[in-house]
Amino acid sequence: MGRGGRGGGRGRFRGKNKGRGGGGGGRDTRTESWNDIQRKNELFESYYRRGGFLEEAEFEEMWKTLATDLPNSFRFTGTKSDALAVREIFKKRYIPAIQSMDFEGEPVEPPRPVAAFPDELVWDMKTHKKVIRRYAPFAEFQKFLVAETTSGNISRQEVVSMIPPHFLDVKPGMVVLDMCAAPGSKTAQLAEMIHGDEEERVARAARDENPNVDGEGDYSDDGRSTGLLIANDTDYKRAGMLTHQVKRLNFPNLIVTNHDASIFPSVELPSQGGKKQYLKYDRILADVPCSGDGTARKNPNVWSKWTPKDGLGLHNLQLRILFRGLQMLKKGGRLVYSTCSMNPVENEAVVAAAIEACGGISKVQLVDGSGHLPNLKRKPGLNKWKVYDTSAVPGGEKTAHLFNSWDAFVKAKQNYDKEEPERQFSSKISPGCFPPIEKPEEERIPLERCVRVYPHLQDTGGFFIAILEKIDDIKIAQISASDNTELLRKAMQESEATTPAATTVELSDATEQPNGSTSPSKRKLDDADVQKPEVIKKVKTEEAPLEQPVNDSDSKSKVETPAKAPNGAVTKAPVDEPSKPKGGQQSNKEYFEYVPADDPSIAQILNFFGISSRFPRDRFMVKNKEGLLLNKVYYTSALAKTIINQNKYRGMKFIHCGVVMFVSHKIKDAELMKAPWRLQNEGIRILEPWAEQRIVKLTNKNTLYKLLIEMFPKMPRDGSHEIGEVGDQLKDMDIGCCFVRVEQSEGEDGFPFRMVLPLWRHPGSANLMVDKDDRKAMLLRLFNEKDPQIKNHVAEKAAAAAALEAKEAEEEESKDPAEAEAKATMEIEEEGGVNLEDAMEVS
Ligand SMILES: C[S@@+](CC[C@H](N)C(=O)[O-])C[C@H]1O[C@@H](n2cnc3c(N)ncnc32)[C@H](O)[C@@H]1O
Repeated sequence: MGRGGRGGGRGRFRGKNKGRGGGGGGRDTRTESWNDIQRKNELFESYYRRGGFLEEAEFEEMWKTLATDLPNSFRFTGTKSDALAVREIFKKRYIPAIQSMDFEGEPVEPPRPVAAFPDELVWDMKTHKKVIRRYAPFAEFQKFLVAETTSGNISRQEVVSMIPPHFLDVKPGMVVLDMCAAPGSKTAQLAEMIHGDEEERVARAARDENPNVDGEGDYSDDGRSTGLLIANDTDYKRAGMLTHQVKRLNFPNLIVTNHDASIFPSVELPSQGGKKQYLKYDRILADVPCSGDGTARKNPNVWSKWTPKDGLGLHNLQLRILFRGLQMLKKGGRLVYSTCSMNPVENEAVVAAAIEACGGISKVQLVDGSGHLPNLKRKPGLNKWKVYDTSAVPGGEKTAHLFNSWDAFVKAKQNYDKEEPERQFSSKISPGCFPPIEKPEEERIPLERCVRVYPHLQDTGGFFIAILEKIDDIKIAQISASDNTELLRKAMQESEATTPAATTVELSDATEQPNGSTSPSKRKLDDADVQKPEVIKKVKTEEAPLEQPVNDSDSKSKVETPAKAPNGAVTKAPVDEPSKPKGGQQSNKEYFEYVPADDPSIAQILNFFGISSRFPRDRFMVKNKEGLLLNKVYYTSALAKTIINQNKYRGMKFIHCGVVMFVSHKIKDAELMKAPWRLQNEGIRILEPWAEQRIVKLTNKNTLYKLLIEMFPKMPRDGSHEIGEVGDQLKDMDIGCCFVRVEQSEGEDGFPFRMVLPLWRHPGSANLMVDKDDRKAMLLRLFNEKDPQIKNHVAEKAAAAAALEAKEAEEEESKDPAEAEAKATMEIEEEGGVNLEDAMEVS
């Protein structure tokens, strides 16, 4: 289902599930079958048919495609080598299997790579998601998709939604802002781009080799990306979804914030020479809330609810977000503006109004994006379009109008005010909704450089993308900030004094329907150029949603933007008020406290693993007010730390930052251990290149199988074990955590990519600290094990002990259950030396 504006999604068409999934993905919660949805909406059709967007024959093709189901799509994610390896497994194992299937007597069309994207990393498939989920022959493929999505190797994302990050041209080391980021599918793409080949670079730096082989970025931080990604969303709940999504990326340079993007606070940096400094961005993505009419292939509400007011109502918010983004961009920086709407009022009109508000093309220019994704089929942006509105007399039916220009609208309004004063038009129409007034070529905004992706071009949803480059600083004084109503009043006064009324053609006759039938519709055309009658019946349309002001009264941070829109239009937007954190005014629900660089506990942990002194000690963070090492220790990049520390008391609402690096390991005799902290899957790859101790090399596939299929395989100090070379290396190792290194190797028995896994050496066993879902995903990926039964004899013993205890408790009612539980725990620990907490759950 599509992302909607109400409630903060992309546009106002929303089902119960609010806009999950980038590009409008989301769980389908409709009760009626999608096939039963009437894919018809005359207002919708008449606008796109009459608006002159496509030649007639092509429009028919586009419209036909729009009424068909959207193919499923997904992309392989992560570092390129991992993604390519998982893609190979998918190609070898599942494509031939699907090719040999049939569904309801018809052969199944297998997934195919989407030609617009490089390296066959993006795939789509016509077979409906529901069929794949429910029909047994697809079960194995479905299992693979679910397992790899959970592991983060696959992102199920709509094809068009994957385009904008490719147009942003992000390089490792850049500072990037994703202004409207939830649920985060594009954030994930951007994060991957900022990471680049970071692991390889860091490995080179750790070996004292030059990390900079491509010369593309700033790798002065020992090969690490010095870049930063701030992902923001105004809706608190959706910012939570975003956090959930991006946590899996294990990216220490990522901060999630919760602000209204149109007044996104200026992020303060430490002063230089007594002068305050603010963060400017190399790249900004403004993937703004929109009407979402490009999502009609999967969103029934587009068909049932589309009205021209959707786009008109969002234009202003979109413009304010874009304008704020351009303000925060570095000179020479690039901003991509995108929507999943085909409506020029939300697209070219916003782009043109923002460029004009910034002072024209000498300040901000549109970039020709034809070099990006050269195989993407696209259409140029529009230089001319019409603005569509419906008006109504209270209690009467709606009448559709097409306006060519602001002047035509003002004149028409003037006429109606005289003849039919009770007729109401949208209060949202502003000069910025119309094509820019014609200018000499050297001042003209080349809107044709924008990119339109229509559904029929490559069997996708509809999408709009514009790349803007900031040429020069924007002077705030250049922005007019008058009120829209005032603007309209003035225009009408001027027009009354100087010009005759606009040509108004009233069509009260029956108009021809596409199928040749007639409709008793009455339509008024207020174009300055008289047009052919529009094919439209009187349509009983729903009102635009209740409009809520979008503001951010909580933010006390310095904001450079004026309170009103750059074009002076009203500052309300038809989106729900964002959900707020419950319980108080505190900006951050979380604490972000950095641990001093000389903290003795950190030193003890790092010494235990033999971490090089070149690894930074001052970037560890905890999430409690007191700054204590209680349960989890996080790691962030240097710039993320600077930003958090400089801005956390300035009213900035930080929701997430940091990768979990260590988790405290609670066992009875923890104080006897050298480091009672576990390494975490999340952070292990950041630390591992710098480790000199507690490294175990795994070279045999059977060893990995054994460690995955069995939790706590026995490893007595003086006895035999069944975990091969790993057991041999663990024999003389102290109790505690270690790194298991698996190098990539060729051949049937090789490993498709490099892995580093945390393992805990217990007194009598060894256990990979990998949770059950990840174990299952690895068993499926590496061993094609479809339904692995993971053995956990410790948990089995614990369950048996609990059952026995329950039985005894029943028999002896007087027995204290807490005491019994403690006894059972101790028995197990004494026997296997294993903590029950590990046996049950590994985070
Ligand atoms: C089209 S969705 C973004 C999709 C996202 N970029 C992705 O790829 O997953 C638009 C988002 O804008 C958010 N939003 C709406 N109004 C906003 C505002 N004023 N400031 C920031 N975010 C806003 C919505 O909550 C919604 O999550």
